[in-house]
Amino acid sequence: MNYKIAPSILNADFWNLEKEIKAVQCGGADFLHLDVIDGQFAPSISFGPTVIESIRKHCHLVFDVHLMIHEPGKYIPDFVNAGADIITIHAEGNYHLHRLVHQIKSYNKKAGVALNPATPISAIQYLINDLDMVLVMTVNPGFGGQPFIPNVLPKISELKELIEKKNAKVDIEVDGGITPAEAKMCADAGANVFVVGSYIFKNKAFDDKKRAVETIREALCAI
Ligand SMILES: O=C(CO)[C@H](O)[C@H](O)COP(=O)(O)O
Repeated sequence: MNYKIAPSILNADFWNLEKEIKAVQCGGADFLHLDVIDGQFAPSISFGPTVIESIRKHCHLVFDVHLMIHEPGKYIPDFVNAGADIITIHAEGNYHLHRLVHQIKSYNKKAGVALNPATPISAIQYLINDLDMVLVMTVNPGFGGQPFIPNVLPKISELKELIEKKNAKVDIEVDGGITPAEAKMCADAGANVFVVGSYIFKNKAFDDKKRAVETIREALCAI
């Protein structure tokens, strides 16, 4: 299985962002996960397209932009111009999900839909063949460093079944509270993309963030 590791910079040291991102690149990260939060859709404020554009000039990773914002459709062109490769919007927003997914695809970008822990798979049942990725939230959105919610695991297996049944080509990304142990559990359930924040960026066990990424890869390689 071709597993992808997506470090989330939400809990990185922004003073040392260049060093932090270079370390995860060296550790073999595949994606850079960029959490955009507006204080309305989810209860914190992170960063926007100008920060992403600055990083884009220096980083070759796939930019995986997770929009936890009100009215994401207004800002999709800004994130496209900032250098996003994948844009994920939430299923729970008050908008036409199908329309926005196709808006993202109209820019030749990959489109993802995220599901909060309490949102069922049925929310994307009739959209699955239009998607490139489904992001299964394993914490409630808004903050890094929250504990993994194990009750979400059956949802990953259910999603995998739906993808196979509909003959769709869709990545299953998990996000929230991921350490090597949770990455393994999620991979066993069917996930193939792993967002990892605090385990990499707020972990006293690792002086070198590169090594933290490697330990996630080692856990996945042992499956
Ligand atoms: O989407 C998010 C929060 O809304 C973060 O990506 C997620 O929580 C990752 O951080 P951690 O690994 O620390 O849980």
